[in-house]
Amino acid sequence: MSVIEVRNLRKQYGDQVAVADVSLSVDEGEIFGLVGPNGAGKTTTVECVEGLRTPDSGTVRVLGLDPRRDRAAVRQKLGIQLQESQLPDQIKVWEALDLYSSFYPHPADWRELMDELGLTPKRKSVFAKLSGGQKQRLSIALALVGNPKVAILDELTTGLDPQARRDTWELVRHVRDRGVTVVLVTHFMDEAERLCDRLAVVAAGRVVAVDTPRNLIAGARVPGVERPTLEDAILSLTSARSNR
Ligand SMILES: Nc1ncnc2c1ncn2[C@@H]1O[C@H](COP(=O)(O)OP(=O)(O)OP(=O)(O)O)[C@@H](O)[C@H]1O
Repeated sequence: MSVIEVRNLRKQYGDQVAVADVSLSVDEGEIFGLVGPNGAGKTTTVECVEGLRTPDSGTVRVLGLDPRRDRAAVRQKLGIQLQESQLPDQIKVWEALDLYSSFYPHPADWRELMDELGLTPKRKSVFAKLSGGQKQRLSIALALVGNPKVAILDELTTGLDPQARRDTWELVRHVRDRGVTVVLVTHFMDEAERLCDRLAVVAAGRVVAVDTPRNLIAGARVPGVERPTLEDAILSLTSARSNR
């Protein structure tokens, strides 16, 4: 069953076409990655799925609901990784988790999440005093605290140290194993390859390929490269189409 359906999505900012024509469907219980160059339209696509932006045309459905029209219902079922500037400087880690969990009818145990993300020693620290990686981990915890059916994680492990990245992958796998569908936007090829069941390769506002990392690598034809990596495969799919 597909949990997210995007059909012929188009979104422009003034003259800038951010998303030209994106169609994709995300199955229940998978970890689905969006990859592609800067400016390809990945974040705009997920913002339309989250209901934060109104498409110019096309349709978006999340669990059969329209994220703009059925905003309240979608919000209960969707966990979104926030950009850091959306939290007040003086809020403490535990207060943010406690507050966000109060927005949902069946929240996760925020103390457990705080622990899983290694934030317990920082529970009384204010947001402004957290390191970049700690802020990032808090944003992941806040995306998961409502016990969502679908979690959308934009730049999941940006700014995390190698151990924290691996711990975060493990956490995302656990979340998926609990039945949550995960969509993530990433520039890290190791993350895309090890964590994602399927990838949509986006370039210049269009999906140029959707497949498992393994099949993308197997299908890559790169002149002069005998054993292409996922990065080679994606670069060869996107090189002529950058939006930057
Ligand atoms: N609020 C905005 N106003 C105007 N243009 C925007 C806005 N947001 C994004 N864009 C433009 O739309 C295009 C797609 O941007 P988007 O952020 O969706 O790409 P992305 O694939 O997420 O890129 P990145 O990998 O760099 O995060 C870019 O050319 C960007 O400059």
